[in-house]
Amino acid sequence: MSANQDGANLLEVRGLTKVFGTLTACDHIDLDVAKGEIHALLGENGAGKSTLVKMLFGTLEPNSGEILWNGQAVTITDPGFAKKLGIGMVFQHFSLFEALTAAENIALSLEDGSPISAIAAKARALSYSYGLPLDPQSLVGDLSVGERQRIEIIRCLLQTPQLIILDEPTSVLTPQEADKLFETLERLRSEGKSILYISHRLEEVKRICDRATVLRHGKVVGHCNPRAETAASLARMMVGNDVQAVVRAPAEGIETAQPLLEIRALSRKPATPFSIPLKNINLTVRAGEVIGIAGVAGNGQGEFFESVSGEVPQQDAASVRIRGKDAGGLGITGRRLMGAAFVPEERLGHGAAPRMKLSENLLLSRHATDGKVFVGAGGMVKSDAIYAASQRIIEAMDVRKSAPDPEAAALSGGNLQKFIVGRELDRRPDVMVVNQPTWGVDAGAAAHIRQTLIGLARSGSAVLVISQDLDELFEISDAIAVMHNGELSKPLPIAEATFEKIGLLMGGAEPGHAEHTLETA
Ligand SMILES: Nc1ncnc2c1ncn2[C@@H]1O[C@H](COP(=O)(O)OP(=O)(O)OP(=O)(O)O)[C@@H](O)[C@H]1O
Repeated sequence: MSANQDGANLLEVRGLTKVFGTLTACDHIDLDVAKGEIHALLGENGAGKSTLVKMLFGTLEPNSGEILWNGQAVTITDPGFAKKLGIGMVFQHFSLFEALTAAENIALSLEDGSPISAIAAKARALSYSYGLPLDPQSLVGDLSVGERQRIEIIRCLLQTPQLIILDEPTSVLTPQEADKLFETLERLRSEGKSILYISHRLEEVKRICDRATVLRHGKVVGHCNPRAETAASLARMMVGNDVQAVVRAPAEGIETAQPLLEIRALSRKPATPFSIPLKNINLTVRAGEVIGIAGVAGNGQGEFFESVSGEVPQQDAASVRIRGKDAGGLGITGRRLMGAAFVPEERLGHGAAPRMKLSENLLLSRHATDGKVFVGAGGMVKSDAIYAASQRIIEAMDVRKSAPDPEAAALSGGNLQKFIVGRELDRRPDVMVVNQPTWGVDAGAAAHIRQTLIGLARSGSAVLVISQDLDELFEISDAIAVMHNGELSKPLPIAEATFEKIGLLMGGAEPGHAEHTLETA
């Protein structure tokens, strides 16, 4: 079925503008979304994509401009009004209660007074009809990230929207879950619904989107048919110049290099009913190398990061060794003092305090390890040194911001990630452990972060990267291990690793079985 069958526009945006202080985040934006099309909204981190869709969903008030819905001017005052119009939004960060069932979570947002059994029946029927099967009685805490997203999507579809806004929906999905989502989106399009789709994954934009509007620095800089473009030409349109390819210089002499991070028989009982036990994990990361950890989300990667970083210390001190010394009993600061750096997956909360300025966040994370640089005699904080260091990081990582030293919450998602990664890289750590290094980061910045991680390793550090992005792992790793159900496979040297082998291990095949299945396939 073709998109935009009758050529009518469902949504027209004219001159929409949003100013934060001195920054014009959206600058006279014009946008048309036709009925029955999947329309991509592309742009670098901080280009203004989230700000624009927040105005369309009524969570931000525009300073000026006009929104037309089915040709009629509307003022979208709040999300309730947006939903009544027929605008639904699936957020990147889920807002579900873990201790409630899928149906209870849906009921909370519907507020239509229907009995829970009726809501559950409707949700089940809808989920099956759209090929996103969901058990409404399941407890959210027991579900994978992909299944949680299904609840968000079904919750949105139950309100029969005409326009569905998706903000980076696949960043948390496995390739198989993403395929399912694409089928659902194509089905919605064939029913005449419109989709506004934000993603930094340009290959998927090419695959499913009919048109794209490209933003740069808050302005519309172009429109295109993504299918007629290449990922590189789309990236060029977004960034304004070519994105450098990542180069992985050969890692020489690693076999004999010093082990800087050693994990020995690391096991952990589940801390909550929803967490995954870790089972006898062994891994060595040597000076000079990048080891990647692949895995379907929710297979223990979060628990592994907590244990390696010291967010949750172990009883067995020898289960984590940093630069040849036992570190298992230490917390995160103790391990940082031994020369390690950690970047958690969750940016706000764990990675940065949202209401604190970037320089304050820097002091918070580094006062213990860089006390002499940042804190003077008598405990006096050296504000100038902190400010200078935060500006150095901002410059090195090209963090785009609306004020010289803004609060973390005022940065776009990708720019905050760039700052957090940069803050740890700036210490030149001997051991760097990073969970989802480029989550929500645009193509140009992702290439920069990946190249910097390789550079850090080649300068003599040990780098461990946990990522759901297999392309990323293949681009930067010297060997890839797979986490499945709390167990870690032996790292496969990159020369021997293939997508198929890693994919089979991610699905739970025994390492030997994965080889066998491939040979006999
Ligand atoms: N509440 C706020 N206060 C001040 N500035 C803000 C606020 N929200 C966003 N900004 C600024 O507006 C600009 C646009 O941010 P926005 O979140 O819309 O970008 P984006 O294109 O969605 O980026 P990303 O791809 O990183 O999510 C950024 O420079 C950001 O720092």
